[in-house]
Amino acid sequence: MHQRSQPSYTASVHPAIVCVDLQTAYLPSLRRSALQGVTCTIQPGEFVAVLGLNGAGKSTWLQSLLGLVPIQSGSAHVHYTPIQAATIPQIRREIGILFQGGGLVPQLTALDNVLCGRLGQRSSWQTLFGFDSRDRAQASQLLHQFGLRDSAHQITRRLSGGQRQRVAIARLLMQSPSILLLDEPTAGLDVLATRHVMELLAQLNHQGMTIISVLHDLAIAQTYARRALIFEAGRILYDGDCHNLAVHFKTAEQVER
Ligand SMILES: Nc1ncnc2c1ncn2[C@@H]1O[C@H](COP(=O)(O)OP(=O)(O)OP(=O)(O)O)[C@@H](O)[C@H]1O
Repeated sequence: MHQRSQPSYTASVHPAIVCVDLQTAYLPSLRRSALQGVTCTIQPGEFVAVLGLNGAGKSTWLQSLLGLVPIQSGSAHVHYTPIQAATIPQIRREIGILFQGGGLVPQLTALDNVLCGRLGQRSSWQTLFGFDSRDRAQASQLLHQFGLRDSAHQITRRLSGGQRQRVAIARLLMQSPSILLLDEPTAGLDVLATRHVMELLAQLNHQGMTIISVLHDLAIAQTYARRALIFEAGRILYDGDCHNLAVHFKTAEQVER
């Protein structure tokens, strides 16, 4: 008997993310949409660098995957689930996002910031008297694993930029996501701190985490990611391996001009 063919996103491996012709609202200031037809499939366990000039639509794309930017047309699925109002709470449990700047509470300790990652999974009465010992043990364990055991009780404001980014990543892991989206996780970090953060992401990726990170440094993208998406004016101009990124990036610059 003839079987109906399955949509492409059900092929062999179960994809983490599928976007088909994704478009956001028209912006009069841009005289176009911020996203103008983004199509791509990300498989579980991939490490993808998202590249492009300022204003190319990278952050808008990441935010659209969490329902933070309304999708006007096209579709986006996370592990088969379509991104729409009713599914957003479920999708936000699957995806951890690190916004530009990290978004930590500066006056809280590193440990308390990491514990904040649990807030979405606990009711307010459950956290009224503090987090339970299992949550605290997991947060401490993550800080230990990320080389921050001695900084657990430090006020976050007093930590270095690289330490703060590692705390922010530990906080994301408290929600047990399967996909991490990171918007410029190494912005403002020196060479050593950049390496610490990127190696931490590589380690998580080796453990099976899907990593999608906006990066501005092509050499870093080439070192850590296996695939690159180069955005230009709300579209993906290049989707492929990380060889010759400078050449592909130059093409994006020429299109921009
Ligand atoms: N809420 C908004 N209202 C109006 N314009 C917006 C809004 N959000 C984004 N834009 C515009 O959409 C375009 C894409 O922005 P986006 O922040 O996604 O770019 P980006 O590639 O992440 O840039 P950067 O590298 O500077 O972070 C920009 O021109 C931006 O000004």
